[in-house]
Amino acid sequence: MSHKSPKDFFAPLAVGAPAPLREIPARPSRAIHFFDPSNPKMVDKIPQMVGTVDVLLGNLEDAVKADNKLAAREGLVRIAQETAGLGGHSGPTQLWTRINSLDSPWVLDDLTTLVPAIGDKLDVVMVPKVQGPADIHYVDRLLAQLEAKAGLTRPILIHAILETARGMANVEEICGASPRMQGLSLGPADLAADRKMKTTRVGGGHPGYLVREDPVGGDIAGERRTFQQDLWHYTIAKMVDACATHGIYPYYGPFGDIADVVACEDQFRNAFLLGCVGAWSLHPKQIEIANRVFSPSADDIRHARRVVAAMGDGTGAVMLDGKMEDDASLKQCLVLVELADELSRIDPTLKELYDSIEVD
Ligand SMILES: CC(C)(COP(=O)(O)OP(=O)(O)OC[C@H]1O[C@@H](n2cnc3c(N)ncnc32)[C@H](O)[C@@H]1OP(=O)(O)O)[C@@H](O)C(=O)NCCC(=O)NCCSC(=O)C[C@H](O)C(=O)O
Ligand SMILES: [Mg+2]
Repeated sequence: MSHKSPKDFFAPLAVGAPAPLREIPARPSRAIHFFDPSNPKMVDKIPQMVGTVDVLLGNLEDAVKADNKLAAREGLVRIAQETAGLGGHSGPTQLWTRINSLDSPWVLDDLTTLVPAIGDKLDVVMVPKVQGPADIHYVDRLLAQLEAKAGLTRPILIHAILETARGMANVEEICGASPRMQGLSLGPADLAADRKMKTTRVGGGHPGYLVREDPVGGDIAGERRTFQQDLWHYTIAKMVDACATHGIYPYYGPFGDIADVVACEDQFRNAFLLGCVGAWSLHPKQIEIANRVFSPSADDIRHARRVVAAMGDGTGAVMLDGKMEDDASLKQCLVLVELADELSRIDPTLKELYDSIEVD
């Protein structure tokens, strides 16, 4: 049973806080690029990345050394204040942060520092290791209090990382815990540890997770092909369903084998095909992969537009290239066409590509 009536859901949680959004804006976020705001070499590259990546995320949690937590937080404030075109709910590149986990000694200072200083720039706060709706309720109320105090006019959204077994069990409630909920990411490394999976990687597959073809002629010692399976299929599909149910956005998380750009692309594409809208980028070279994979190809859009044209008023069934198309395949095509429209609004190269497509 919800602790609120539906009517209360869209009332601000603190006097003077901005009204919650009724719909989460569909802003392209193909790559959420992580950087450590305490790392001078990474910080140097941030201004030139604006406009080339949909989201820049100042990471304060794991991968930032304990001794650098304060420097990271202060570095993020500086970057947000000094970088043109970054954040502010309308710039070409969104500004997100990943705060420290809710049981850490740093998280309260993360939020009480960032919201007054750069709350007008911060689009989304990513919350790690979310266990259930109570974690979201806590951040929701605290953000409302801080937004009211800072006089913000637009609510900061919340993104939860699914990286505990309990978080997975509560995924539906997490998605519906607040109108601030923007989306979910898979956190495969922490989730694997929490589930006691026997892997040692940050995302991606494993050669031991396979199926083997049946013996030919009953000869179990004979040559038998094996097929590597996707360790994350169930988890991503469950996340996608929960997000779609609640009108928020699912993302694949990190792919830690930076050198293996081929497997990274495969993992991102699986997530794209299953319904995710983006993935994390840990290294500059992963941005291009995510931008490409999470943008529909020209062939996809050509086909989708042909189906839209052939379906006329959208009802009934038609044959196109020997295949049956109907209301349901039309709806799939519209997902792609709408995504192409959204991307065209922020990416001139894609706009040119999609505008150049001729439909016979
Ligand atoms: C992975 C890295 C440690 C690799 O760094 P490095 O060895 O320095 O790589 P390169 O020498 O190839 O770097 C070339 C130059 O690019 C700069 N660089 C590297 N990464 C970034 C970046 N993310 N943003 C901006 N610039 C970057 C280097 O400084 C080099 O600069 P220069 O020397 O001037 O040419 C490193 O990429 C890294 O730390 N990445 C981020 C890692 C991270 O954020 N991890 C946390 C997210 S994953 C996670 O938390 C798990 C998840 O929660 C789960 O549970 O699954
Ligand atoms: Mg993690």
